[in-house]
Amino acid sequence: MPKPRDSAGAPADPAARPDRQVLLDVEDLVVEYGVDEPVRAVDHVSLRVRRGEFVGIVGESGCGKSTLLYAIARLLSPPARIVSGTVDFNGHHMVELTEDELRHIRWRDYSVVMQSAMNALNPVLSIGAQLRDAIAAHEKVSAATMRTRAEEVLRLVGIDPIHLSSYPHQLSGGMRQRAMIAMALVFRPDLVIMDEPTSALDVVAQRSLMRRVKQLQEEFGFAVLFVTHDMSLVSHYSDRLAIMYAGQLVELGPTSEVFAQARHPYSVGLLQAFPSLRGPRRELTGIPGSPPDLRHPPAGCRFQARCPQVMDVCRQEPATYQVGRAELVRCHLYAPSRRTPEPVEPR
Ligand SMILES: Nc1ncnc2c1ncn2[C@@H]1O[C@H](COP(=O)(O)OP(=O)(O)OP(=O)(O)O)[C@@H](O)[C@H]1O
Repeated sequence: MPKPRDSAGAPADPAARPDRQVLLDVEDLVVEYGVDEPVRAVDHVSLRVRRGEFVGIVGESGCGKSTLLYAIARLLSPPARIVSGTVDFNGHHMVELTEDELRHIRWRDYSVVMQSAMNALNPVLSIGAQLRDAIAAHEKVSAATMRTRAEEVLRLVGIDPIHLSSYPHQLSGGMRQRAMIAMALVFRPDLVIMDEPTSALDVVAQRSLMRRVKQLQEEFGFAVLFVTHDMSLVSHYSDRLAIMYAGQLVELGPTSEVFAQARHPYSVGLLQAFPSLRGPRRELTGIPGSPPDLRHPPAGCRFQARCPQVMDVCRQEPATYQVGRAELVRCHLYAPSRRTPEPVEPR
């Protein structure tokens, strides 16, 4: 398994961060699509992100990762709706904010980088015009100041300001994603939400973009909430890792801990399905079967039909447990009555 490392090559040390102030507090969030036989895409998810923290969210396609991000950012549109739960971002009760109130804080306090910049950028406006529009929506500044700000922010992401006059189709895929990130950083927000921002890029462009994001994050101190399918990316860049299965969080903990000792049988399977760049060669195994239909999830543990360690008790809903340094593991294997004590780690 790849060993979690930060951009400088040193092992990430998530344990150094719990003292930081909570920036985003998602509590018991439920999101559904539709009303008759609704798809419950996010099912009682609770998650905290601290200031300056990089939190990765992984899980199979359709497990609710994007829905969770978009619910937090209040970018869902019908038939999706937040059924219950709260999202506290920097003192704002996100679920209750009006569109007008959201406009004030979106881009300025938090921003969102989507999967495909080609869909998010306006194809008929130059990059400079789009940056100017974003700035003008929040601040009254002179044209000269606006130009300087736009140049600065493009330089930050490694794009020559000459491209202020370029249109999205004139840039490479990597440059377009960088331009989106530039836009997301114009106001130095506290939180940048990213939905697979590098999935359309080749591996070299992916790495170089992620390295830059991490450097900027360390320089400006914003937090990142990041969805990806790429376990190697999260192993390199995230401080904590949330693993979702069928709309629920099944494991949450420091990335180093999850990679070193995944607890939930689904997390174990997910990690075994990815090749390790540094560790010894080993056979890759997938997870047989497929996730349940979120219209009719099974009673009890949602992973029971695919779980190699399934027990009778799995027909009942598992509680969540704190195990070692993992904050949350949703699995009967870790019920105190079943658990063998973990060795105490030396401090
Ligand atoms: N507009 C919609 N109407 C009904 N169901 C939807 C809609 N959009 C998403 N869903 C369902 O919600 C669930 C979660 O979808 P979501 O896109 O959040 O998953 P994901 O984990 O981000 O997947 P991926 O990794 O493929 O992007 C899926 O079962 C999906 O089929």
